[in-house]
Amino acid sequence: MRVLVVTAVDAERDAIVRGASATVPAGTGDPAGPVEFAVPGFVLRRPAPAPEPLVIDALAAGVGPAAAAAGAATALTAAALSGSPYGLVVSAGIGGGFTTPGRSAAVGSVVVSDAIVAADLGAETSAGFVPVTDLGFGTVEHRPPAALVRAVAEAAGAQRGDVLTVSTVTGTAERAAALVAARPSALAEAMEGFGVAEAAAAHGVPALEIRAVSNPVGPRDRAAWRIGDALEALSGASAALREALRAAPPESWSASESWSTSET
Ligand SMILES: O=C(O)c1cccc(C(=O)CC[C@H]2O[C@@H](n3cnc4c(=O)[nH]cnc43)[C@H](O)[C@@H]2O)c1
Repeated sequence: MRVLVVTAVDAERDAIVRGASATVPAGTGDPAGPVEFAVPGFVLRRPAPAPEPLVIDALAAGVGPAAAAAGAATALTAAALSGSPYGLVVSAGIGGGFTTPGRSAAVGSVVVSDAIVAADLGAETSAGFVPVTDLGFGTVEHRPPAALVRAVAEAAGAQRGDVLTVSTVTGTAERAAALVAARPSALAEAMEGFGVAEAAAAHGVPALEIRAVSNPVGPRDRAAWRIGDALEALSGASAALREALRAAPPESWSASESWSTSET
């Protein structure tokens, strides 16, 4: 299977490549290390190509849902036209972790998406926020295959929960509370997952999101960021993704739990 991992920035892509390279069976990887190849507008990096059916390509597409969608769609289209389509797309990077009454995503921990949710795609009305689906448009949620989510979360020692995509980083306790009130199963927040998932859905390919928590979601506090710790955790999650995909290939993502999009 071919897997496309889309990150926002180079440091996240490099963490993905490091982790995936670490699990290539000894002596089978290309000693020259990762290879790069171009698609229009973007460059993909393939960790230590090895003679196994699992190929992972990593792409740093930029910050935000639009850049993420553009990068993912370009890579997906190029692969499809070349006759070697991707079978899974993963949005991966650092993110904010929610603290909810039930549980929280601590800095340095990893969250795997039960759902990839567009949290602010809609209209503000006098009665509050209305999602685009209530206005009769599109979708605000994509659901990865449940068996895949379980396998990756278990391999990565990660929590499962909903990952919200926002266009504006949350900066107050009030906004964080409002997001959790609207989506109690939210565990992490980032800016790219829904864009990647929309591109994947357009190609009929399942999508997954993996976030390594760099900061708590809430009042803005740059001093509280732990980007190095989060990138380290992201690299570990990348190794776990490769192991999980070896142990749980697409055939094991049972039909009853197949990926879907849903309108809420
Ligand atoms: O300036 C700030 O206060 C601030 C706080 C958190 C994140 C940022 C960013 O500009 C990072 C955007 C980048 O990183 C991901 N990310 C990391 N933490 C969060 C978060 O708490 N909420 C949303 N996105 C986050 C995001 O996916 C982007 O790629 C600035």
